Amino acid sequence: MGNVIDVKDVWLRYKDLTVLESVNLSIEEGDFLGIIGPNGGGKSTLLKVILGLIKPQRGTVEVLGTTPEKARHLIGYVPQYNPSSLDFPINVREVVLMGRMGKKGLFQKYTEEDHAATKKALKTVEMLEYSDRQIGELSGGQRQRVFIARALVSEPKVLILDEPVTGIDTMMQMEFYELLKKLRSRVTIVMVSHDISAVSVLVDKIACLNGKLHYHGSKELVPEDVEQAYGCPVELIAHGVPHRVLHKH
Ligand SMILES: Nc1ncnc2c1ncn2[C@@H]1O[C@H](COP(=O)(O)OP(=O)(O)OP(=O)(O)O)[C@@H](O)[C@H]1O
Repeated sequence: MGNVIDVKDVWLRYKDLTVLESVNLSIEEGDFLGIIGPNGGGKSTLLKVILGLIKPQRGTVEVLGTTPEKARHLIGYVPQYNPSSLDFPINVREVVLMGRMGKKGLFQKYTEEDHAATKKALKTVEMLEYSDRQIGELSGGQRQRVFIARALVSEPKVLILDEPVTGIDTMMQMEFYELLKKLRSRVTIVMVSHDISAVSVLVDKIACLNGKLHYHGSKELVPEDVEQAYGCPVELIAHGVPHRVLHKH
């Protein structure tokens, strides 16, 4: 299997703050990668570099063998949950249709094919019956499902999620994670998350980022020094539950 994303020696500075320092990261087709790290560690910045939204001062990023800008229609992006981001009248179907724009261009008319793809994406996320509802009327978890549908509607090769469940209640989070489990066989997934338990259950590879990339590889092999740097037991990353808690008595 080939690499979907190749980040090579990327350095990123905001004014005098160095946020990414010589980051090298290869993401293979079929990976479900969890990116973890402390607040301000550069996780969202790295995603923006991969999406081509910001340019690094040094280094290169390739997405499917080309530049992030040229590959944009092949990337599905689900941003952090923002409760006020859609406080204007737009229904669920229209939000998902917007995801077709990258593929066809901004001012093209939507075709039968676009509508069929929209239906299929809404079905995948089990939100088809909400097609005519205003997005502003939905719960946080339902909105994020719609955003996944919007990301999937262009049939991307990679799905990038930035803390997708922050601000969503626990039940809805569980449902959302079940949906990701279903999607993992269909698309390469990269997810930034602080929810270590969920990450450990869902992903197969971990990247630990704190300015530098401390570790990238199997979640079972995260080195002990990450525990000190991240304040997060490596057993929690590997198994979802700290070993020493499991064997307390
Ligand atoms: N546009 C910007 N201009 C200046 N500084 C920025 C900008 N965006 C982010 N930063 C700073 O860069 C650092 C890394 O931010 P980033 O959002 O990438 O971290 P993060 O790992 O995603 O953090 P969190 O876990 O808190 O979401 C932070 O110190 C942040 O304040």
